[in-house]
Amino acid sequence: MAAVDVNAESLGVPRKQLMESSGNAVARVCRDLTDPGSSVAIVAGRGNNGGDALVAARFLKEYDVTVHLLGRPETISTDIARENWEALVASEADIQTVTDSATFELDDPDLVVDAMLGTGVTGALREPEATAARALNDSSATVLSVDVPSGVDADTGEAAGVAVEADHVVTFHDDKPGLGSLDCDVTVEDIGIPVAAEVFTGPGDLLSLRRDPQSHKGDHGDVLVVGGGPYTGAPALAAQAALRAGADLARVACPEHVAREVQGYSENLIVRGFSGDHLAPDHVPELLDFAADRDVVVFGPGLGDHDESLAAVREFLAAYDGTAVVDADALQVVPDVETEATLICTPHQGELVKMGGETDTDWETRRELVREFAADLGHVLLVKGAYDVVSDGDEDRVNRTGNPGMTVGGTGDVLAGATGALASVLPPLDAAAVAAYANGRAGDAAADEFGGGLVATDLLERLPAALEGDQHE
Ligand SMILES: NC(=O)C1=CN([C@@H]2O[C@H](COP(=O)(O)OP(=O)(O)OC[C@H]3O[C@@H](n4cnc5c(N)ncnc54)[C@H](O)[C@@H]3O)[C@@H](O)[C@H]2O)[C@H](O)CC1
Ligand SMILES: [K+]
Repeated sequence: MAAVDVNAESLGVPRKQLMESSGNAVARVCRDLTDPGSSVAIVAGRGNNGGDALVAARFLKEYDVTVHLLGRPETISTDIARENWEALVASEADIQTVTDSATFELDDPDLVVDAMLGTGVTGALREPEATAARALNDSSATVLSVDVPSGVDADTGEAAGVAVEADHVVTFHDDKPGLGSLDCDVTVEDIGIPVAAEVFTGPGDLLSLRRDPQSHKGDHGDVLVVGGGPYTGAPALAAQAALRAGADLARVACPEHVAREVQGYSENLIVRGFSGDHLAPDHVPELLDFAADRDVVVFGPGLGDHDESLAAVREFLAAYDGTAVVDADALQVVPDVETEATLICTPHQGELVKMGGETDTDWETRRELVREFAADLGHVLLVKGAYDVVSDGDEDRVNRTGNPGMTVGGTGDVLAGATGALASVLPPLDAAAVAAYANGRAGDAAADEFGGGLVATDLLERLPAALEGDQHE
């Protein structure tokens, strides 16, 4: 929900506007539950859950409304809730602030709106909320809870201590999993979050990447890129992209002549060369050994399509049960390989067709086709295009960052490497979606500077900023 909120904001629908819709929805449900002229007590906490009810108070003109704010107004925790509080104060609404639980009293209302705490909270209710919850439960009024009964965990439906026993709950946008187990009526109200905030990747998707300050080296990924042969730049780009996308270590396994080149491109990479000028089945046992201690393997950058190389990829995947990103020529082995591995395949549309998938010029049709093909394959697909489509066969996301300048060679290698790094810290679908989003953002930043003359290494430098949420919020 937090991610969807940030995405909605980036689409031009800020949280305050959603709060206005939520408050309006709360007022609508109040009207369904009581006749005009009835007395309504609004019990508001100091977060956005309270803010929703403060908006509702403004809508309920034909009722006798009293607002009880739990806590001091100075401690209202969000700007948008405070602005709605100040609007009530300025309008001389009937308000009471409850700084001491002993002073909390309901004047026998017909309806109580419980907006103490919503989804922002875990743990047992503190004071004065706990006392207020008991008073609500003891009153004969109908109790309408906003979003979730205060004190109840919206995900589990469980309470860590005293909780409001609601007669009705009005929740927003989507049902909350915990509400199903409660003995009350639940209304789900649309608050105008654009569908696009869920379909398209946006800055909200980056929230999943917030790092734990206590983390250690290796926690953010040890990525192995297997590739090189006819091409030497591709594996180096992928491995450097893994580092720029946050991996702690990036290694490259490639033919000896490529290894020298790769090491020359960057001293940040750990490079292991193997005999011969291309990957072959003989190398597989050593590769499996090398891959065993890594978080993710990225297969394909610069590999070429030598029969022996493709046979080696097939043998490797048949014996591997970790997570692998599969790109470029390595993709063609995926449809007929039996593997326990979790694969994230990153074809462009030509490669998708070569794998047996279908494509379409319309992105919405493509979204369906990609989802069906991912389900058939049993792997995650990230199909590159003006609109990238990511699916695990069940859920899907669409990414529209990026620009035509990115058709230059090497940007796909950057994406594959970034996906590898992110797959060591996120579930596969999220890793692919965030990688596509950030790679496109990096490409857009590069295009701002270099226009159609951008090159793949420009993306590397811009990946870290593209993965920072704050610049877009
Ligand atoms: N898109 C959306 O999600 C929308 C949600 N809306 C509403 O916002 C709330 C969630 O608001 P948030 O500010 O994140 O949190 P809460 O209001 O639930 O709580 C914060 C509040 O509670 C205090 N607190 C924390 N723990 C405790 C405790 N154990 N006991 C007492 N008090 C506690 C904390 O200090 C803060 O003051 C969601 O439920 C919706 O109702 C929207 O407005 C629309 C969009
Ligand atoms: K509530």
